[in-house]
Amino acid sequence: MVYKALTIAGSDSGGGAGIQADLKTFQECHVYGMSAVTAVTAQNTKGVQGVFPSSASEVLEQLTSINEDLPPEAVKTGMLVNDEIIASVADFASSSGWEKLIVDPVMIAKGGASLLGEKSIEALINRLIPVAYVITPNIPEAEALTGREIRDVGDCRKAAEDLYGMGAKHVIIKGGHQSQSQSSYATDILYDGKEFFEFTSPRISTPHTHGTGCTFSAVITAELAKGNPVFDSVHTAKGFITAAISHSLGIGNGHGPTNHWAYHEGVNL
Ligand SMILES: Nc1ncnc2c1ncn2[C@@H]1O[C@H](COP(=O)(O)OP(=O)(O)O)[C@@H](O)[C@H]1O
Ligand SMILES: Cc1ncc(COP(=O)(O)OP(=O)(O)O)c(N)n1
Repeated sequence: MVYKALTIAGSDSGGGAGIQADLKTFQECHVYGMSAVTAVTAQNTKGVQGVFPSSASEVLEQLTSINEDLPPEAVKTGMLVNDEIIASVADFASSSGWEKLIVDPVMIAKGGASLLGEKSIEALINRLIPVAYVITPNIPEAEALTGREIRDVGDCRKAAEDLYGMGAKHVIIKGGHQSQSQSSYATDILYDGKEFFEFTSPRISTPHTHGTGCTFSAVITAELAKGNPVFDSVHTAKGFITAAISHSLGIGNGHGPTNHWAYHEGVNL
């Protein structure tokens, strides 16, 4: 059986995040990758130099072409740019009956560039989160979506309950933005409406974390496409991203990409 996964996201010309990170990750996880491009960005390890959005109808045409011939087992969203694209993707997901929709609510790149209009946070809450099987915000994204300040793991749990209440069936709050002074660990929280689970790794001191969130959620998408349970998929994603950060490639003059080969090629940690 060939499992297929679709990413609906922006293109990162530098290859570290967005569509490029997702497709490299799907490949590493032995899942056939497909893409619908929501925006082209001119981007490298130093930052985002330009954003050129697709129209909502261009995104819809890509989704229609893919779905009628190559229906995916799992779908992830990344940079969705604006309300129109969010609404189109949410409507398409509902009408197609996509069960495994993984929403990575990308808002701001690590360099500070905006990848989603501020007004579009409401559209994420009202349109996309209610149809999400899994949502994977980082801490600033969870704060923006819930209006809650997150200082520690206890606050993460409360935000996860809020996001579950908005309709997401599973909530993962990623801990990459906890400051080194708060913790020497990077702890991600999973909440399924009943129980909390924590996934912890040592916090790696490196500037090369560009695309960590995209890569992490792409592993979860690929593992779910293969039929694995959510807990196991998050466990694999945590191992994958920890290896990818530990063995980052050291390319570019800014925040470099992670190493998508490290986990499956068995680089010693
Ligand atoms: N410095 C780090 N050391 C170890 N793990 C990290 C580090 N930074 C991020 N991670 C992990 O990478 C994944 C993505 O998290 P995060 O960086 O918060 O996402 P985003 O890229 O969306 O901001 C999470 O599993 C997080 O725990
Ligand atoms: C095109 C595009 N999509 C998403 C991001 C953000 O990716 P993320 O994994 O959150 O990594 P950082 O940008 O935070 O390093 C992006 N930069 N570009």
